[in-house]
Amino acid sequence: MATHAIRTTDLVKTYPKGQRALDGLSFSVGEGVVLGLLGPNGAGKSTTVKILTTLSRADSGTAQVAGYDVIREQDQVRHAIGYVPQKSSSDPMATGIENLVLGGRIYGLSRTDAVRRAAELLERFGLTEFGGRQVKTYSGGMQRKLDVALGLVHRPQVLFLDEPTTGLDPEARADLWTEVGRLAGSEGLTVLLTTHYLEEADRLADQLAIVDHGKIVAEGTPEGLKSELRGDSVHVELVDADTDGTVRSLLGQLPGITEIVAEGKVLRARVDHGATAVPAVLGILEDKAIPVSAVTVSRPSLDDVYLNYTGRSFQAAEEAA
Ligand SMILES: Nc1ncnc2c1ncn2[C@@H]1O[C@H](COP(=O)(O)OP(=O)(O)OP(=O)(O)O)[C@@H](O)[C@H]1O
Repeated sequence: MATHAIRTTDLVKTYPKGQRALDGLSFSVGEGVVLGLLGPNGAGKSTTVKILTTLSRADSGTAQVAGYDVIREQDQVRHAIGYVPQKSSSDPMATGIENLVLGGRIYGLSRTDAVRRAAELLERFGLTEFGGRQVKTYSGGMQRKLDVALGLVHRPQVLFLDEPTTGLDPEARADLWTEVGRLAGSEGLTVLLTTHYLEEADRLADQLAIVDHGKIVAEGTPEGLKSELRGDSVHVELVDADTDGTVRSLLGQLPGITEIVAEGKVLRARVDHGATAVPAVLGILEDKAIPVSAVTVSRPSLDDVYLNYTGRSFQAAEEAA
């Protein structure tokens, strides 16, 4: 097995209508790591996953998964990986066991081995008592767990999860996070998961690669990326949007306040010290009779990291997509 479970160099992909989905995307992941590919809708995450799982080809650049080249060694790559697409690939009319046994048989397991593996995986994901039921009767969270189990049938070295918790309720989401964390921790599996949930990236990923417009703009651990940002974040929510930029320029006059970004009624800024900045912010706005709904101070979040590297908030990027 290679030192890097996944490595991409300068991947470029332009779709037929001229949409450049990847624009020189490079990153690498070590073995046994959960890598979060975080980016707003349309950033190029799914395209990256499709290239790494051999479902699509880059126009240029190279990629290796489990030490195999995704173009020249497609078969080896396919055997080394598990892929859980955004849309479930299980048969809703079949039972959980039937789906898993079929999955095993497709990968060449004997019937006995496929049945044994199915039982193991159902147990692993707490689905044993539901194994005999049709998948259409499963809750969203159970279906998703079965999807992940299907991706693991052939004991892959690298598992790709494309937006694994989209559409799940918070409880099912947290449950799946626990499962994925356990997989990587106890079984040495490398996991690449794409997500547009900041919280998911923060909670689940050992390493993060932030994707914006088809490029990686920042890489590191969630904590490392946040701690690179000095000071605190201040969010000021106004009663009326700062349409003419008055509030923005007023805040800009205060010492120790930088990176002021206005989005509708919300202004976000970085300050050296939150405790001293808040009275100063409120004071200057009160002087000018500008009504404020709320002011909050927090340690930098991944949203601030994203803002720092791309110049816009994650939510604004999602809305623009
Ligand atoms: N088959 C396609 N044909 C044309 N354009 C495409 C195709 N697939 C993706 N795109 C475009 O390429 C860009 C990157 O898409 P991609 O699906 O990789 O992004 P993403 O980060 O995975 O977003 P999402 O979370 O919405 O899947 C987007 O602008 C998208 O509209």
